[in-house]
Amino acid sequence: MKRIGLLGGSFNPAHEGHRRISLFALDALGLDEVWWLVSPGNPLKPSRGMAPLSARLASAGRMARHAPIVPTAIEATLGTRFTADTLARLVRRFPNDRFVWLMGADNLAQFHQWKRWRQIARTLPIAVIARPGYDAAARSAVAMGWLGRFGHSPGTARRWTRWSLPALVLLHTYPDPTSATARRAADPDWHRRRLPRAARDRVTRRPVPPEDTCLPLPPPPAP
Ligand SMILES: Nc1ncnc2c1ncn2[C@@H]1O[C@H](COP(=O)(O)OP(=O)(O)OP(=O)(O)O)[C@@H](O)[C@H]1O
Ligand SMILES: O=C(O)c1ccc[n+]([C@@H]2O[C@H](COP(=O)([O-])O)[C@@H](O)[C@H]2O)c1
Repeated sequence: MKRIGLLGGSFNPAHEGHRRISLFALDALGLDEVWWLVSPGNPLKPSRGMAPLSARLASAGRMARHAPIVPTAIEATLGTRFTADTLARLVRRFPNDRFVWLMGADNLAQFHQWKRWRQIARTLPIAVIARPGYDAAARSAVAMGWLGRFGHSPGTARRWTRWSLPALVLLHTYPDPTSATARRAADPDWHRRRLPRAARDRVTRRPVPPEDTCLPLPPPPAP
């Protein structure tokens, strides 16, 4: 059984904040791996300004180097966009592994707008990681009116596989102010820049998603 953290995101582009919170979650939750689910398109975000999936996945690949972080385009492979649908498929495909959903405090603030968000919380534990500027909004989030009842203390976070669902833990680490919005403001053409040759070959000569950066999906278990 593997203990796997799932960090869904636009990764437009991937940045040090993603890496840092993933490394922190690996330790705080005792994970074997963190999978980055690079979204084909966040249902709540406009597609305008969104770099192609191949460029975002390539940026994730670079940012995840030499760490137990697996960048994936699993939602493009599965044909899902809503997290509830993705998770239902993932837990069926990987019955021997255990998953925990990771997200920054900004996502918790709007979690009640996600499709079947209570169902998500009934599918796997949720670990929210503090983010500068969003922690008050996260604590007073609409979703917390319900989810807050199922809170666990950070000191018990490594025992998440034994929690009954729903389960929520709010984790604090050294605050990281990095954001993709700031990255795009500083470098709007980041996805048009020439990549080092090896990375360019990986992302441009293959259909999206590039097979070698996309987590292979095993066949579904026999009924
Ligand atoms: N610096 C950070 N601290 C804590 N969580 C973060 C940080 N950066 C990103 N995250 C979390 O990582 C996940 C994916 O984030 P995303 O790819 O949207 O990056 P972003 O920096 O929030 O992007 P944007 O600025 O375009 O909204 C989300 O759950 C988000 O809350
Ligand atoms: O399922 C939904 O309704 C839903 C609505 C908004 C965001 N999400 C997911 O939230 C994750 C974070 O998205 P983002 O763009 O804030 O990085 C990503 O996996 C999205 O697919 C999911």
